[in-house]
Amino acid sequence: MPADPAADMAGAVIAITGGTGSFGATMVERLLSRDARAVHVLSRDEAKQDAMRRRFADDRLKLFLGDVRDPRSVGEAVSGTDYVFHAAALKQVPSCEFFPQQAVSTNVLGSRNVIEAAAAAGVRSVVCLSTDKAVYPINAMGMSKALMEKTAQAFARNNPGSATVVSVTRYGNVMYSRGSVIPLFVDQLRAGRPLTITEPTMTRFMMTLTESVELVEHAFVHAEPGDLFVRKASACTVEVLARALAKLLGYGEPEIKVLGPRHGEKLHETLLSREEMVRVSDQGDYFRVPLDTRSLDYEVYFDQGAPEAAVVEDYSSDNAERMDVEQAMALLATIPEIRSMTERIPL
Ligand SMILES: O=c1ccn([C@@H]2O[C@H](COP(=O)(O)OP(=O)(O)O[C@H]3O[C@H](CO)[C@H](O)[C@H](O)[C@H]3O)[C@@H](O)[C@H]2O)c(=O)[nH]1
Repeated sequence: MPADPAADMAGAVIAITGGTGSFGATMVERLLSRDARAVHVLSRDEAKQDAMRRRFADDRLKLFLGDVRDPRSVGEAVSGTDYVFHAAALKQVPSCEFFPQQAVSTNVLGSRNVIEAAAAAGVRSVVCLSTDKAVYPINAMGMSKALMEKTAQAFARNNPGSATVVSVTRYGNVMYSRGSVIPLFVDQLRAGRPLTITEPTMTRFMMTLTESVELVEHAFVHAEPGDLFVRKASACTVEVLARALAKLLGYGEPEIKVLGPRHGEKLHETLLSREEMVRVSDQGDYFRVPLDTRSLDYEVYFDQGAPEAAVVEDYSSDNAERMDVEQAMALLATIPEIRSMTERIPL
């Protein structure tokens, strides 16, 4: 695989499923600026596609209306591409909780469609985007993403001769993503309302959109079949996040209203389980977990086990590097939407 994503994107044709979302739009911009030959975007929303067409006004951007649930539309979008970034997903925890079968259709079966279509089209590399909620999952969104990961890994295990490298990346919370807590807090501050906090001690890994795009590029450059990558990230409590944001935007000490956790929410998230941490390799800003290539040989499985797993800890938002208010302010200040809100933010 190439050592430099920019070099390899030049002249390449790339498909992005779910390509009209925040990740997709950021990735499209990067790919076009790196002289991609074409970028195929597969998504369901024609209005967002139209907005994207106007925004980029670039003939190299090809928009495919369709759904990962529909193998034919996936086949058309990945045909003739070199790389696929699979970002299409149902990712809201509450909606998946109430409609779990919809999460299975998109996140599990849709992912299988993407991987199979990519392999059939001779695509060189498919990177599937997952989430920390897939580790020890307690909600339907996380469970369906865990099965997506298994689907990707099973493809790599069962097709050792395939020309298509399938890998997985896992994110923490992407800051300022649509529908997430930071834009909600901003709205509440502006409206003079109290900040609604579910549980003050709840922690989350915090990543910027740029970091999440870089993680996918890292996977694309370094992946062996079935690899899983995470980016090392800092975590903080929601109370710290709320206080940091209020201070940064000049609101001082905010009024806080505690709501209690929502359906399917964990107190802390885990980016890598202790079973994965046993096998992890440290790649600087990233961790790589190689595919577990053991076969269905129960005797070996039983005899060998993984005794080290008992002494290694999960990589969780509870035991990761924890930001205080000042550190959270510094990270928040790197987000373009927040920077544009006040000139008083230090760069
Ligand atoms: O009014 C609110 C809403 C949320 N929170 C808290 O803020 C944190 C972040 O909440 P978000 O809704 O922003 O994010 P989630 O952790 O629920 O999940 C998000 O991050 C995931 C990755 O872990 C997925 O990307 C998912 O799609 C996305 O919604 C949580 O501890 C949540 O309890 C509050 O305190 N008050």
